[in-house]
Amino acid sequence: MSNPNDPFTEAQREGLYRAIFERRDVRSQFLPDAIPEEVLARILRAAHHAPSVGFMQPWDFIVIDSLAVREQVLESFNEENAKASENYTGERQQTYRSLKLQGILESPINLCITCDRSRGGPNVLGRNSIMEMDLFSTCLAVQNLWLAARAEGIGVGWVSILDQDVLSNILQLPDHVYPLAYLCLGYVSEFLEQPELQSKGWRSRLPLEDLVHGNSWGQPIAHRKLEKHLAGG
Ligand SMILES: Cc1cc2c(cc1C)N(C[C@H](O)[C@H](O)[C@H](O)COP(=O)(O)O)c1[nH]c(=O)[nH]c(=O)c1N2
Repeated sequence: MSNPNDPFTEAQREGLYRAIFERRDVRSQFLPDAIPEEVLARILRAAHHAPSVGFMQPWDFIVIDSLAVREQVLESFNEENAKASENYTGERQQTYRSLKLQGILESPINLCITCDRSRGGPNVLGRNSIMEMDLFSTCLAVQNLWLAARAEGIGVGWVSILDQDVLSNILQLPDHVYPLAYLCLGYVSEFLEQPELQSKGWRSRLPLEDLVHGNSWGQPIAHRKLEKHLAGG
C-alpha cells in the first residue's frame, strides 16, 4: 500500500509526464511486429484501472486480429471518410484527402473499447442526472491505455470515422453495448514530435494561456501569477 504523503520521485514524475507529452495518435508509422501477450495484458490492466462513475467499470475490450473483421471495418471507414471529405472544398479538401487517418490493416491488433450502458443495473451511483457519465468513464479507460501503451513503446491510433451501427453489427455487439473507441495498436517506426495534424498544417495546438480563465468565462487570471507559467502551450 503506498503512503499518500509519499510523492513520486523525480524520475517517476518525469516518466509520467513523458508518457503524457510524447503520446501520439499513430496511423502512418505502424510496424507489423506482434505485441507480446504480457505487454498487451499490462496495457489492458492500465485501462481497467481507470476511474469510473459509481465504480461501474462499464468497459469491455474486444481484441481484434482477424483480417476479415478489420477489412470490414476499413470498408466502413472508407465510406465515412469519403463523405467527410465532402465537408471541405478546394485546398482544404485536398489536404483532408492527403491525411492518413487510420492504420486498421497496418497495425497488428485492433481493439474496440466498448461501454456497457446497463452494467451494474439501472441505478449507478453518480449517474443519476447526467446519464453520459458511463461514456465519459470509458474515455478515461482509453486514455489510461493510450498512456500505458506509450510507456511500453506501443503506438495507438483512434479511428472514429466509422458508422457506429455498422461497427456494432460487424462486432456483433448487443444493443446496450456502445462501441466507444476503435483503436489500432502496434509498435512504431517513430513517435512524431508533434501531432500529425499540426505537422501537416491542418490545425495547431492552442495557447494554454488563452484557455485558462479566472472565476468566470473570459476573465484574466493574471492576478494569480499563473499566467507566466502557462506560456509555451
Ligand atoms: C475521440 C477521438 C477521435 C479521434 C481522434 C482522437 C480522439 C481523442 N484522433 C486523433 C486526433 O487527431 C489526435 O489525437 C490529435 O490530432 C492530437 O494528436 P496527438 O494525439 O497528440 O498525436 C483521430 N485520428 C485519426 O487519424 N482518425 C480518427 O478518426 C481520429 N479520431
